[in-house]
Amino acid sequence: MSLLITNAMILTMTGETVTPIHGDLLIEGDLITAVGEVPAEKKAQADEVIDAQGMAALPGLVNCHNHAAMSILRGFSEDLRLMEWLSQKMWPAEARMTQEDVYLGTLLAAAEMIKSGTTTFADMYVFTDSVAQAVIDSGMRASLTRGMIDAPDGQEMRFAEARALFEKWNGAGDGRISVMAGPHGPHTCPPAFLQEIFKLAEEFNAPLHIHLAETTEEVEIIRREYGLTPTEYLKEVGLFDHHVVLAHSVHLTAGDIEILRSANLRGGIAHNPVSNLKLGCGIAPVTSYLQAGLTVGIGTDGPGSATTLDLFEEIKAAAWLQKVQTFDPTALNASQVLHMATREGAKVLALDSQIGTLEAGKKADVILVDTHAAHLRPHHDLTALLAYSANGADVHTTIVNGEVLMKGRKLTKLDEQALIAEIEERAKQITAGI
Ligand SMILES: N[C@@H](CCSC[C@H]1O[C@@H](n2cnc3c(=O)[nH]cnc32)[C@H](O)[C@@H]1O)C(=O)O
Ligand SMILES: [Zn+2]
Repeated sequence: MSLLITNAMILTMTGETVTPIHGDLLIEGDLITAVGEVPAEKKAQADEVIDAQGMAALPGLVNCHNHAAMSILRGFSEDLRLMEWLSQKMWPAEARMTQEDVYLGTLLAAAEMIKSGTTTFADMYVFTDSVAQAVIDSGMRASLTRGMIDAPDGQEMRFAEARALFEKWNGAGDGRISVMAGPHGPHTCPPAFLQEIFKLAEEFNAPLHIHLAETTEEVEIIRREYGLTPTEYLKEVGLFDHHVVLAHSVHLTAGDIEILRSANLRGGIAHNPVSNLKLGCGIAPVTSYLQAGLTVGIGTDGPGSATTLDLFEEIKAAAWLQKVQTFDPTALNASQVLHMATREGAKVLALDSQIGTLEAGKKADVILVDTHAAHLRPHHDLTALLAYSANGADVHTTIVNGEVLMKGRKLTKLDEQALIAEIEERAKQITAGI
């Protein structure tokens, strides 16, 4: 199967800055095989053609941190502190969730992500067979973890599920699924427990994905327990010898940043600006991370804390936060923030050899953003329009691994309305009385 996209304004996201080019893009099978100029005979042979006149073609957006199935809990509990929100609301509700709920919740999130231009997401959750099955059925690409906390109800089940995720699903869906080890966070994972998880990661030669320094409460808990910052604690136990995704990283000191810099950190930070804003967590010093040479991608966090999975909202929030934090409107410019949502995110997830840019040889994860609407005119600066004026609903077409998952805003694989009807029913039962 070959798919030709013609007349697009193409943002390859390959350079230092973004320079849109006008031209065509060819997809053959699951790969991009030509960008800009497509040979005439290949054009003539294309099985399917999409006329992208007035549309921008970008690499599919990469969501570096999610708990997708929590879409079933969206809006259930609002305006609480993180620790209270988790322990009194989310965890009791999650205890009632079944495999089927996690499957449906992840599919609902997938529908939302596909419709807003996200093609890859990194997830941390439970019932990971169901998460993986939803990834397969949705057509998306994902980096999955079984979230691990050291709870009194024992660790065997958790390790068994994490191991099964690696054995059953790593590389599944024609390589669309990759698996990481997922220690939940410094305050939920004591040293011996973390070291067991490192062994699992080493056994499968896999990266890790963890929450880090999300709140001042977490920093205080780790200081009381170990006399260290969360970053110092994770260094002591040896986390930074691995490729690691550090979600949040809001409260890092200059010393913490130096730890990550001098560790030549593989992986990087998953910045979740909207979740941090909404939960009142603080502003992650992204500008300092970039100055230290760290790689920073963008995530949403779960739909419980972020409220939507629209990465275009996160792109804006990320830029605004750095500008206001540094009192400098030149901080985190449009080109930088779009790179964070694409190429840099792919690096954070160790997927940059496959995705993150539009280049021949990369997997065909491509989105078309329709720029005909009033809020995306005139075209003085397409990069700035996409970063600062566009939103998820402007995405016209979403392609993953060469397969069209949405065209003209219609999902091709998922029945959005049927899904919504099922979810409404279950959501009421899960949350009743909590
Ligand atoms: N609770 C699971 C393990 C963790 S999975 C991932 C967890 O992250 C939780 N979570 C969601 N949003 C956040 C956040 O913003 N910070 C920290 N944890 C979160 C979510 O409630 C979920 O329980 C167990 O019993 O084994
Ligand atoms: Zn999270």
